[in-house]
Amino acid sequence: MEIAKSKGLDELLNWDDIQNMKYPWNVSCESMRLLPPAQGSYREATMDFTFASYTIPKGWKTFWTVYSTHKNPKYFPDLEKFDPSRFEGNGLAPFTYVPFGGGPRMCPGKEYARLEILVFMHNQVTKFKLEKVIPDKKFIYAPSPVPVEGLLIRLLPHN
Ligand code: HEM
Repeated sequence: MEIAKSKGLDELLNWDDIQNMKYPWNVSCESMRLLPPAQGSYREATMDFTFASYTIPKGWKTFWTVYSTHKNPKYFPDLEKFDPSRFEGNGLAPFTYVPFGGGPRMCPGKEYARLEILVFMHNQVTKFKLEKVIPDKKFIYAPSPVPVEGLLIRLLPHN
């Protein structure tokens, strides 16, 4: 809300505002940790290797998953808890948090997505109060997360 308070009514966000939106981005990161929009991607093994007692021969196609990487209790204690403070400080160990993938084929749209998410969040929270119509929402994966009964919300103007 720091940014919201510093802006006049209908004043547009600028690049510095986006860079200063640390807490909203931590909230987005924690949302993408628990409900990753993309489920993973394929890689080809460039050498034989062993992972979790399975030997993967060179040349095999593998699918790495975002969801299971984000549910590692070693890096995310109390892992089902929604806790944006996990993203404060100096950042997480490499390849422990991968909603946009990692390495040379990492999502090239990451910064654009960050911009879109933060601008959308800013306009939503400054203009409306949100209420979930269905409080205990369930999601299925098909393959991205989809709310089972749709995403019904009430938008109420701030007084
Ligand atoms: C929240 C939004 C988004 C998420 C979570 C997401 C996630 C991902 C993931 C996990 C990958 C695979 C990366 C890898 O293999 O290491 C990927 C690839 C890709 N994404 Fe995104 N993405 C998002 C938005 C976007 C946007 C907005 C664009 C374009 C404007 C975009 C364009 C691409 C492209 C072109 C690739 C393929 C890159 C390659 O194979 O070299 N994505 N994305």
